[in-house]
Amino acid sequence: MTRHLGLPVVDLGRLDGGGGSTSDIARAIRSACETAGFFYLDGHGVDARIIADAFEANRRFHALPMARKQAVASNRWHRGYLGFGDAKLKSSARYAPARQANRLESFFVRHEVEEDDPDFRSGKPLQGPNQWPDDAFFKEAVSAYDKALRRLGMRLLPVLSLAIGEEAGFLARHFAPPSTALRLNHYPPAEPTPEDDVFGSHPHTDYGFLTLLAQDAIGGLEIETTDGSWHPVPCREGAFVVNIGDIFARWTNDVFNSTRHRVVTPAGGRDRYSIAYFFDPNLDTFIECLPAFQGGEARYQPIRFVDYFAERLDANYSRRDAEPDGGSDAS
Ligand SMILES: O=C(O)CCC(=O)C(=O)O
Ligand SMILES: [Fe+2]
Repeated sequence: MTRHLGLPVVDLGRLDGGGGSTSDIARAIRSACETAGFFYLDGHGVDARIIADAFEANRRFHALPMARKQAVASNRWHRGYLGFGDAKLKSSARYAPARQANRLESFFVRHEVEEDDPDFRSGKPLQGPNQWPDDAFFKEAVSAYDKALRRLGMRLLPVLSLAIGEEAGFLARHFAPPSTALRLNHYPPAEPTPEDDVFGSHPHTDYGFLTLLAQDAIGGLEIETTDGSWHPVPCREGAFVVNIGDIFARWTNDVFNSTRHRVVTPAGGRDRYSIAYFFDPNLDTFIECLPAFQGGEARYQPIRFVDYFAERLDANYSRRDAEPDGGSDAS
């Protein structure tokens, strides 16, 4: 029997005349990141209507006939539809490869890159156009969600800067602009007699900086504690589940935990929907162990975010057509 951990709750609303100071909130975030690596975010200011519409768009898209979804199949900039079986964890430095593909389908929207952008013209990885299904409501709802979550990510930067012991403006220079990925996930119900090693999403850590997750009430997300046991992260009404990814952990010399998590396939014949928003640094930024965390020595070499990211995508994921894909934890 898994036990619900009772993750810390951080209330950003306390900053808006709610009697909290930025440094109180930074302390709470630091403590959460040094332990669970996950917390619930309340008082985030994202309108409930925007979240509900994005879930409606998620359901509507995944209910389309497969041919219409395949018409916007993930392009080489990792934007678009990733079908069942397209995201199989191939290998990982830290964990055994998965034997079965993840039982989910997703739609990815990343930061907008116009076709006249010099990055696009020069063929830089991940810098290309989004694709949209032929549905005006979908584009409007998903764009509104993307914009709101990007704003929230930017709003968190001063408090996260304080949480890593830097001045409030420190992180902003690494996010000018950020790279982002919005992933609409659909997990179909479990088979009556599932095979071994089948998950909605296999145990993984997220690649990037910060993940902000909205989930429905079905449940299935679980996180691993240091003793190797798994614990559910139930839906908390109105809150985002926030976790830090590998690049944030790397910045802190692994003082902050990028915690392994997974999604078990939904029981009871029900479908599960979630929306993950991966909020990551600018592709050109250098990630190098922060002085405050160097202690003995830095565990990782400095790396340009785009190089790190492209390497993670290429090393860890395969698609049926052998092109690297957006992967379960790709952000
Ligand atoms: O759907 C979820 O609850 C989690 C998804 C996830 O871990 C991911 O997309 O990286
Ligand atoms: Fe994840």
